[in-house]
Amino acid sequence: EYTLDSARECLARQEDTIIFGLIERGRLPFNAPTYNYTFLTFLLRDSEAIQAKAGRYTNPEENPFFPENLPPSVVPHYPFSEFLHPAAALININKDIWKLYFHELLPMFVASGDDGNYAQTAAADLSLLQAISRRIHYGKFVAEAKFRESPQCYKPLIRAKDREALMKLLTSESVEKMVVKRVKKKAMVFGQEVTLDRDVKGKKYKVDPSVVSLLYQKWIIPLTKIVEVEYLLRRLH
Ligand SMILES: O=C(O)C(=O)C[C@]1(C(=O)O)C=C[C@@H](O)C=C1
Repeated sequence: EYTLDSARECLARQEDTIIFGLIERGRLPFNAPTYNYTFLTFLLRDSEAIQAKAGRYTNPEENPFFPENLPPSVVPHYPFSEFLHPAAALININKDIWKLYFHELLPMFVASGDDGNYAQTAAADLSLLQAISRRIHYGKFVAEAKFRESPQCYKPLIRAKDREALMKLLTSESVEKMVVKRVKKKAMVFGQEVTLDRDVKGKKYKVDPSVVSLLYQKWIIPLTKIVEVEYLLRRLH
């Protein structure tokens, strides 16, 4: 059901969600009171708890930011694909994603200021964080597809626990370059002002296309690759 091609298509599709998430969060100013630790964690933890009850985390593509004490799902069991090795469930790098998001990413694309919309700000942060997290943890599926395509190449490196060699084997620089170019182009297309006039005035994008390509180049792709390596290291257990 999953192949490397279908996994890559899914990664491309997720770019749309991330770019629109950036546009939505970028509409709002920084809104510093949102980042009072107690307020933010209460809002995000409780939002996740509600979504957990509604079954969000029974889907192996989803990884919570606050996995401790999440309530069980109350919706009917759905037989999600068992494509991944069970050890995939042990991999969750959301703590790193959280830090990166608040300390590095937000200041890069959000204007200073306060308009009082703290709940809307936190909601925009949560859905963007979830989109970024889903993309990065999708590395598990990409890694599994790669492993199934050539187990004979991966097995000896996994047995030797050779992270560096695994990283090298799973890397395709040409694909990475293409992804970075594509997200920049998408940011230009999705972020333009659409009017009924023939010529679109000015060239001001809703999210800076170079912030999007930098986000992918510096964080999203490298973290996806870390998830891939972590997954592969557990693949033979
Ligand atoms: O498409 C792949 O092969 C992936 O592993 C995904 C990805 C990415 O994060 O976009 C990561 C590593 C590769 O070097 C290329 C691209």
